[in-house]
Amino acid sequence: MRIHVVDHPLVAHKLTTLRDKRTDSPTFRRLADELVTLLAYEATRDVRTEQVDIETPVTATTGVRLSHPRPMVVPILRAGLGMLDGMVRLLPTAEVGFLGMIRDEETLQASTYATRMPEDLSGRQVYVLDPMLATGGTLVAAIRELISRGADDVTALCLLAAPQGVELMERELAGAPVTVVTSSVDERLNEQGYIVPGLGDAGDRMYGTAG
Ligand SMILES: O=P(O)(O)OC[C@H]1O[C@H](OP(=O)(O)OP(=O)(O)O)[C@H](O)[C@@H]1O
Ligand SMILES: O=c1cc[nH]c(=O)[nH]1
Ligand SMILES: [Mg+2]
Repeated sequence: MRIHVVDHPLVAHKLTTLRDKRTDSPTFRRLADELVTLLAYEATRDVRTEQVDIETPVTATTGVRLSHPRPMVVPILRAGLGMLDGMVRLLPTAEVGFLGMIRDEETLQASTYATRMPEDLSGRQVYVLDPMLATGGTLVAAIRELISRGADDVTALCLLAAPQGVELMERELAGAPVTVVTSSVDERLNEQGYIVPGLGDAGDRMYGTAG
């Protein structure tokens, strides 16, 4: 597994406002959307392309276009849904699948309550969207599911990560074709499994709910 922490002043600026508890839900959603587009620029650095011949108004030349099969984007509901628009803005032809997952607040164990994506992901590049990589239980289970369906290149975009989550991914997905792109690896998890300093509950802050 590879991890790439995007070091850019615009990323740091937007992340700081996301972390601020005074930031309201509409602003949180807009900033998350903008931040994802910046992360997506780095995350798609290895997106597969093929050569194509075209004619400009001046001459014939060659360029590139995205290869087939098209990349797949999979937001993890609920909070990952707030990252979808920012991602498909850069990859408008991507196919979109969905995984609904929830972490038990007591045991911190992740479970899946909805799956809607192709059975066969053979040869597909997949971009998983989840704002928070905390214990790592959610993302490890999600990526195992994608790999079991044949995905051969998985990139997870996370707004924030905790060292424990990164370690779990490295242990459980050792040798797997997986990359994590994030704007920060924070200090630690607290006793409730929240990232510190973090930004709180991403789903609640995005959708203005509690739980
Ligand atoms: O790394 P982990 O310890 O597994 O935690 C991370 C998960 O927790 C949050 O989801 P949550 O269960 O709160 O669901 P929600 O998106 O519906 O709020 C977050 O969006 C991740 O999916
Ligand atoms: O800090 C955290 C950890 C898990 N899920 C969240 O939404 N926030
Ligand atoms: Mg939540």
